[in-house]
Amino acid sequence: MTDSMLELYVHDGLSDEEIDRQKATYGPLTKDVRELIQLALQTRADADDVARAREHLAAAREILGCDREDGPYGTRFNDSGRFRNWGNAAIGLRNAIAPIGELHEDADGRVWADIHLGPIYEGPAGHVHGGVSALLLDQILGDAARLSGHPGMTGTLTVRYRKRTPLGAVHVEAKLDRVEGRKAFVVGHVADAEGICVEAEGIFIAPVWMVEQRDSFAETPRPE
Ligand SMILES: CCCCCCCCCCCC(=O)SCCNC(=O)CCNC(=O)[C@H](O)C(C)(C)COP(=O)(O)OP(=O)(O)OC[C@H]1O[C@@H](n2cnc3c(N)ncnc32)[C@H](O)[C@@H]1OP(=O)(O)O
Repeated sequence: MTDSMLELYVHDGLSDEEIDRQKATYGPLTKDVRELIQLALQTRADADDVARAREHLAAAREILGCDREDGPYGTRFNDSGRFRNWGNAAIGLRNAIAPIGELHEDADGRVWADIHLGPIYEGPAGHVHGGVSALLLDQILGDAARLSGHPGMTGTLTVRYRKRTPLGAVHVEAKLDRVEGRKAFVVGHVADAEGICVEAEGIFIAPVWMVEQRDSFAETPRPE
């Protein structure tokens, strides 16, 4: 597994200009697809209109599919240190289901994001699916570990759902608590306007192969 993961950390040598060009090309596509996902849930169009829309979607799939990659996106980086995990399920720029947009880091090491969770993230009626909250926390806590210089894989994520999380605007944040050997302990929460809804503690463990390359992992800026 170690080797297969490292194989997906690829130096692809793209210029910064090419990365910017790809962001400008594929970012808006992801946004369109995200809106489509919500429309598939919410449209009241009748059967004829749905059939007509599906013909357009089939045409789009044909255009987009004629030149494509296979398999996961992995993590790609270039000489200037920009790295992209654009397939990441929580934050990937090219992943239409990824709920996290911009990630922020404060001088004190707090990592946070303000997110809008629309109806496609529903679990209990009108409220955020518990697994989606865990997804957000896994990502933000992992980023807090990494950005504090202690990157690791999630060993344990303990999640406590204190009250229901309404769909809509949520705030997610995390901070490194302490480090013991290869283990980084991180705490964080999901909050709505009224306060904390979900709190979590994560233990992020640096596998031996990651420790050996720690400098390159820890020095990477936040993904884009
Ligand atoms: C470019 C930037 C990229 C950044 C890097 C990527 C960050 C990704 C962040 C995204 C978050 C994810 O979704 S990650 C995906 C979900 N997670 C995974 O798939 C992880 C799968 N599990 C594993 O790969 C492994 O079990 C590890 C790496 C977690 C641990 O394996 P290991 O390294 O062999 O651990 P081992 O030697 O046995 O134990 C080391 C110490 O940790 C403790 N320990 C072992 N397992 C656990 C555990 N699950 N929970 C708590 N503690 C544990 C042991 O007691 C020991 O403590 P002591 O005796 O030393 O006290």
